[in-house]
Amino acid sequence: MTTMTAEATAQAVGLESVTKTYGAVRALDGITWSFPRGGFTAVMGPSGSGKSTFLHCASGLDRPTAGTVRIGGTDIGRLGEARRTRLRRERIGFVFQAFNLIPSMDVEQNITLPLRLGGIEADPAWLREIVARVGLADRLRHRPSELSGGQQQRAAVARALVTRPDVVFADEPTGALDPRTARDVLRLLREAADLTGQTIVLVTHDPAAAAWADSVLFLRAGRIVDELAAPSAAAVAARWDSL
Ligand SMILES: Nc1ncnc2c1ncn2[C@@H]1O[C@H](COP(=O)(O)OP(=O)(O)OP(=O)(O)O)[C@@H](O)[C@H]1O
Repeated sequence: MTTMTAEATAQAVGLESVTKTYGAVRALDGITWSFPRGGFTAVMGPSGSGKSTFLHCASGLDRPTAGTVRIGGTDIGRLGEARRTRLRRERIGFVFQAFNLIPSMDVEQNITLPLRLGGIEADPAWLREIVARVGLADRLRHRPSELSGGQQQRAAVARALVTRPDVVFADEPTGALDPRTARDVLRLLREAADLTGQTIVLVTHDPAAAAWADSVLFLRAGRIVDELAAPSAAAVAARWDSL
């Protein structure tokens, strides 16, 4: 039996001395950070600072070269590939810039795909709630190609939430959207933290997007060099300029 410390159970995701190297490149250089449950954190940094690598390692999509990643107190480095995949599917939701919906499936099939992959029946009441939240109740039989970019991303957010994950990792989810549509998607992520206690980790280049978070981490050369709590877009932009 594993005994979890109070800190491990209060944190949704914890990184301890996480390093990732590609040959001579240190994409992550000894990162230690704890994401609290139900918190919304934005991750910013210049191109090449390690944001995507950070997201991939923190979410179990990739393995660090050294260090420990815990998701809900579980050291995922100790899990075999199959158990890691299952933990990812059950406890983590992903939203990517390119939406990544399956073109041949309709909206409902796309949204419920993570459940079907896990052999789980959709809970009709929960499905109705998230479909209503993302405003796609009248689009469930449409294919992704019949939706606007904003609608596609809202479907992707619903797909990320359908398993009631502990953590949602979003990698530039508003990068392909206009500012108004981007706000709709950011509001959904904010609601996921506020209404259902999901932990949100958002990688973004956009100070206005980062301002939806509770705090912003700044990465440079694979290290966390700053944190800004209760961010405004102006404060984020100013901090960014001083990086
Ligand atoms: N698969 C890989 N093979 C080799 N080097 C890599 C690989 N992935 C990332 N890197 C290097 O690691 C460093 C961090 O890359 P990463 O993609 O994490 O940065 P980023 O902050 O997400 O950048 P961007 O904002 O441009 O997407 C860069 O120097 C990059 O060239």
